[in-house]
Amino acid sequence: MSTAGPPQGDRHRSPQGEGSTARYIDARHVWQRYGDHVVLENLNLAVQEGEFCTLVGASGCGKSTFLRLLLGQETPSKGQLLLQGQPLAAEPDASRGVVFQRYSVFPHLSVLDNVAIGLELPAAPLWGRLFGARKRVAREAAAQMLERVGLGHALGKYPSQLSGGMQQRLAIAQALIVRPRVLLLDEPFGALDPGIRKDMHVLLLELWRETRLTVFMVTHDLAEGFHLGTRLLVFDKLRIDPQAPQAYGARITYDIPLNPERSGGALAALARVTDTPILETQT
Ligand SMILES: Nc1ncnc2c1ncn2[C@@H]1O[C@H](COP(=O)(O)OP(=O)(O)OP(=O)(O)O)[C@@H](O)[C@H]1O
Repeated sequence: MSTAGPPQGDRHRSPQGEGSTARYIDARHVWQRYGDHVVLENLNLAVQEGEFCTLVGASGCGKSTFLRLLLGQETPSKGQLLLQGQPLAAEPDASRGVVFQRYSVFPHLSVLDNVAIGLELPAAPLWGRLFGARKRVAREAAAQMLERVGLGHALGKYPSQLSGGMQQRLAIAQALIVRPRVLLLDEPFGALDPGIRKDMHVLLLELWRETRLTVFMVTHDLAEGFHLGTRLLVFDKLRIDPQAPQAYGARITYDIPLNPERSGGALAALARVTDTPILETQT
């Protein structure tokens, strides 16, 4: 079986990976492999604060893996992930919020508790709950956040009593209550009906404009990726060995600037095509 080293004669180096300024998140020569399975291969990416990156690519090409690396759930096999020039914390912390397609919320907690606990747990790690005035403040903040995402009327309900769209609103409120600087979204609207998705797009863009969060969102819906992002990142393999399909991993093969009216035009100079996808068949 071929071993997956850096591509020979790599003509496709990412312009973002080297030499660009104002890097907020910086992925430098990142590899991720599980045993013999190379999932990400020499991935380079520089992202400015406040960008809205949408991640697309074939199923299994490593988009969620990259989100897990950004979250700190996993560390790269090789290479570096930097946040403002410092290595990313090796485990999830409040600087990064995450919303998955499903099951992000606690089923046994009310809507209000699901969000308030995000403030209570870090402040009272021993008991998990606050008391008195501090508890009131946390619950008021949670209620305000829930109002903001359109769940102000459902504070006492439980997740099982909510529709899919409402559950994702709750998951977003839960992620945002701790004021993360980076929001990671793994197909957050994949299970929702088209009409509800549109409402969620409006909400997400409003929240992004208000918070100026840096967003990474995986989606299988290309139209959604083009509509929401200020930058579309396409994950793909540059080379494939039919005899050893797991020998080579994906990287970002296209990096397309989008919606310049939202990104203030700053991206035009930064984002451009990175790596031309050329399939190299190895025998
Ligand atoms: N912890 C792990 N151990 C072994 N293999 C893993 C692990 N995590 C992911 N993989 C493998 O890595 C590959 C990439 O998975 P990943 O979920 O990142 O892809 P994806 O692009 O997000 O796919 P999809 O679009 O279908 O969600 C898959 O083949 C998966 O089986």
